Amino acid sequence: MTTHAVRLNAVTKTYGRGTEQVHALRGVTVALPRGGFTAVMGPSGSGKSTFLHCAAGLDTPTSGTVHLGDTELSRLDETRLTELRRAKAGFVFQAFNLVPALDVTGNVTLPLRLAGLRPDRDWLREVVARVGLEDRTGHRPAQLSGGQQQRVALARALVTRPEVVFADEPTGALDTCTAAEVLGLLRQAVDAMGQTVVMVTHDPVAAAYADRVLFLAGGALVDEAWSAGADAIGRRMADLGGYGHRPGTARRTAVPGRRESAVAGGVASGAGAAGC
Ligand SMILES: Nc1ncnc2c1ncn2[C@@H]1O[C@H](COP(=O)(O)OP(=O)(O)OP(=O)(O)O)[C@@H](O)[C@H]1O
Repeated sequence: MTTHAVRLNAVTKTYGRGTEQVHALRGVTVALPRGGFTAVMGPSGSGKSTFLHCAAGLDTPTSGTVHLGDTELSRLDETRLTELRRAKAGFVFQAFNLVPALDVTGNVTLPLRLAGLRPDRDWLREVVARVGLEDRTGHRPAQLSGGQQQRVALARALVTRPEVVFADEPTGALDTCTAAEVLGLLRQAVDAMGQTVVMVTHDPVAAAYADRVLFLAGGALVDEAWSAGADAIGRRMADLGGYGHRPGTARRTAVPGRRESAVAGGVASGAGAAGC
């Protein structure tokens, strides 16, 4: 069995034709080990979402190959691809994407029911407790705060024990402290549960929660950083033309010493350490 959760080999993605043609990805090769937390950064239009969508089997590369675990995605027809995504990928989006008519339990167990599987009650209880929602299971999304809704989305992503959780700007709609809580939970999913997480973000502070940051520019993978702090990530982004960087002011999301929040493990501990 491969030790990589995701592998992209020479992946290109071209949209449109002729003068309208856009090269969203230009020969991206990268392997993401199991149990790692990877952030994907780059200026607007650099190909971050396209990268995430191709890696997750939501979009098909123009050329090159993508493996999710041991399975090469281009070999699958649409039905098998949908089944594979349900089994092997969890998703967390900026806009939460919960079903308004379902309560917390209904939303969290939805991927299992769509796959025709019965929820394992102990695992469901554990996942809901890990995101701190054990006393909210009967609430509907409209009765929850944004941060709580994103925690439901995270539990929904984790409940199938996926190969990878793909997160696209998961803190983009959250305030600083709530964002820190959600990032602490993603970190905890990696450290305590061995989950693999791939997260697209514009925020250097959010990216600093990851073990590894991939930098895209013009559809190409141009750099990477390991265990980097927010200021170093912000400076690299500024070099790539992402945005201007003033040291210490790029912080939008509160960052508790990220290792402490991860090992302390609770929602409250992460927020507390950040002074939220
Ligand atoms: N469906 C599509 N049709 C045509 N062009 C597209 C499509 N999707 C993306 N693109 C183009 O591909 C390039 C990469 O887009 P992508 O959304 O991956 O970038 P991004 O880095 O996620 O951007 P942002 O940070 O602004 O969300 C952009 O030039 C975009 O306009």
